[in-house]
Amino acid sequence: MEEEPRKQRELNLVLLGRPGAGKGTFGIKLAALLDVPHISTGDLIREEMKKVSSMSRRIAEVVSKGKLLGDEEVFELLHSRLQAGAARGDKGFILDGFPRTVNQAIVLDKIADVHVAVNFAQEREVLIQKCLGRRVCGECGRVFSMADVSVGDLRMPAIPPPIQCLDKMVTRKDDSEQSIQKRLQVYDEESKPVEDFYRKQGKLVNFDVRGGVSESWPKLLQALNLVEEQQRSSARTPPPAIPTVWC
Ligand SMILES: Nc1ncnc2c1ncn2[C@@H]1O[C@H](COP(=O)(O)OP(=O)(O)O)[C@@H](O)[C@H]1O
Repeated sequence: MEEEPRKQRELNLVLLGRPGAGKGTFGIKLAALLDVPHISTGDLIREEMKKVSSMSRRIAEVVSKGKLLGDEEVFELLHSRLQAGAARGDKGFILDGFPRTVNQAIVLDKIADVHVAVNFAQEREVLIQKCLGRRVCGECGRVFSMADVSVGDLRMPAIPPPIQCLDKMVTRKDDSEQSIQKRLQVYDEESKPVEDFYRKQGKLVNFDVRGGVSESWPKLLQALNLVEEQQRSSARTPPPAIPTVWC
C-alpha cells in the first residue's frame, strides 16, 4: 500500500550558543533536513542594516559594538518574518540567535510552542579563533571559515569557499577581536540565563561541538533523535551529481 505522505507536524527549534559556536552552520543543515525555514535574527538585522535610514544607522552602531538590540526591535523584525512564513504555510522554524534574553524567550512562548532548544557549546578560545577567521560571501551570503582552528586536542578544519565566492569574501564588522570579546561577555550576562529557561521546561539539549561539521553532524542528529529522518531524507534525495554552484 502506498505509504501515506507523512503529515508533517509543526516543528519549532531554537538554537542557542555563543558567537561562532555553529548555530548558523548547523541551523541551515537542520532546516534542509526538516523542511522548515532557518531564521537567523542576525541575518534579519543585517538585512535591516542595508537600508538607508536613521534606524539602520542606529542598529549598525549597536551591532558593531557587540551589544544586543532592544528586545522590542528585534522581536518586531522576527514577528513579521514569522507571520510571513505562517502565511506561506511554513510548518515550523529553526530559530537561530533568538531568544537571546529571558524576556525574548517569554515573549516567544506567547506566540509559538518551542519544542527543543539546542545549545551549541564550544571552548572560548575556539570561538574567538573561529569568529576571527569567519568570512561571508558578499554575494550569496554563505559563511566560511578561512582558518583551521586547533586548540588543545580540538581540531576545527577550515570551511573554504568555492571558487565562485573566493573574490567576494567580506569580514563582518562585529567579528573584530574587540567586538567578539564584548559579544561573549554579553552572552554570559544576558543570554546564558536562556539556557536555564529551557532547562526548567525540559527542552534544553546541550551539544558540545568537538570537531568539524562532518564529524559533528551525525552526533547532532543522534542527540536530537533525527538519525532516521536523515536516513529517510538521504533515500529521498540522492546527493547532487554536480557540486552545487553557490554564486
Ligand atoms: N535575538 C537578538 N536580540 C538582540 N540582538 C540580536 C539578536 N540576534 C542578533 N542580534 C544582534 O545581531 C548581531 C549578530 O547576530 P548573529 O549573526 O546571530 O551573531 P553571532 O555570531 O553572535 O551569533 C548580534 O551581535 C546582536 O548585536
